Amino acid sequence: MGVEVVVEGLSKSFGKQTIWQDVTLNLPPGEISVLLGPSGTGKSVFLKSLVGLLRPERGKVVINGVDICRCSEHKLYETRKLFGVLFQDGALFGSMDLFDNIAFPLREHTRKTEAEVRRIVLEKMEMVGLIGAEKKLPGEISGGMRKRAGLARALVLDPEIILFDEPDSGLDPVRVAYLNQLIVDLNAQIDATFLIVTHDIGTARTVPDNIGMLFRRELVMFGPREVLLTSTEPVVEQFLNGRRQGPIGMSEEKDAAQAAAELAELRANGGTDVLGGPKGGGGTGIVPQIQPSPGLPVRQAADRRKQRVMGILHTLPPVAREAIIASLTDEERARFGVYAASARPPRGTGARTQPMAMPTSYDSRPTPYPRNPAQDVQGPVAGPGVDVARLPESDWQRERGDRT
Ligand SMILES: Nc1ncnc2c1ncn2[C@@H]1O[C@H](COP(=O)(O)OP(=O)(O)OP(=O)(O)O)[C@@H](O)[C@H]1O
Repeated sequence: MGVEVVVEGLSKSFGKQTIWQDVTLNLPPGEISVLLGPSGTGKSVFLKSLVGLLRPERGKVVINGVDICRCSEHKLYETRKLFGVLFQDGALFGSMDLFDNIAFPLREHTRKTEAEVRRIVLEKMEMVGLIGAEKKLPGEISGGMRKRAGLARALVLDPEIILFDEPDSGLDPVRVAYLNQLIVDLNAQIDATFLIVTHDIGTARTVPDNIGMLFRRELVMFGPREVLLTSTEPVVEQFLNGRRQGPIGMSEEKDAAQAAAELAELRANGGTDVLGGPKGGGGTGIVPQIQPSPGLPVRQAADRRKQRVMGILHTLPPVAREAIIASLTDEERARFGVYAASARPPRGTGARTQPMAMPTSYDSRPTPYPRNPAQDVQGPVAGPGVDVARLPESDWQRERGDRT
């Protein structure tokens, strides 16, 4: 199983330029997480900080008990071996064929025999559908094949954490769909922890278990996918819908009054923007998550995630809670003792007679942006191994009778 990555209070600057500050999140072991954010908000800097290529000034990145921001070079070197990284362009050596490119980390970092190297390289090439292309040079193949070759190379040292920097960049929508299926299939096969940086909303809506977003030098939110996909936070809605109207401007951010006026006009027009052009098919709301291809094992992370998310359900906004409960089978609802607002416990299942109390109505006003951090719901069940969704929009308070 992949390892957990714990990020606490992380801040990174270059000279006087603060890239982001006080970023706190957990990448749960084996789960797939996506990090969104407008261009220039420091997503690549974040990936480089996780793998120890950049050292943030404040905060921690803890992996297997090692804080890689403060550890010795030797510990950092050892911890880096847990990572596989798929860089945007695949980062292949142009003069080497695909076999040698993929074999490179094995020859550099292990003492494996050439026979072992060959076995491993061919196994990984098969996993990404590149068998037969061993002798091709990177310049002779398509962008999609280069990505898959980069992925095979990221896999050869059997990483426990894989970072993907815009895996969809430069690919057509069909190739993105194939790559997304490949990512889910790999996760089912190796159960490593995945973090994907992407601008592709279709990817963000269908691939991950968790989604986070960077904006204005902070992490706007991070948590189960249902939270961000149902969020009414203006910056999140604008991003998911690929709209011009909202806090995100041409270069980075807009004047708050202008953003508010645009949003008011948008709402007055029924909330649609005919000129919107979301990359990868945008929109809010929850769509089904991509499942592993037939014949592959079920994702072990999916079951672990279910347990984890049910443990923090009471900290989530009502819309996200409803969506999570609606995604459960009757059996799972009985097991967890929860029912959607409209559902009743199935008769004769022996289900608990005291279902989790669900508020029947709530105030769905979006929080003005920038948000007031005091409004965040910090999960009352926070603790080791328990993720906490940061929820800018929730006015919801736990009610008497809610289970913890
Ligand atoms: N080594 C560096 N030295 C100085 N500034 C840097 C360095 N690396 C990144 N930056 C700055 O950090 C900011 C964030 O860059 P980054 O590439 O992480 O953004 P991003 O969110 O990944 O953008 P995009 O979505 O366009 O790829 C940019 O202003 C960039 O110029």
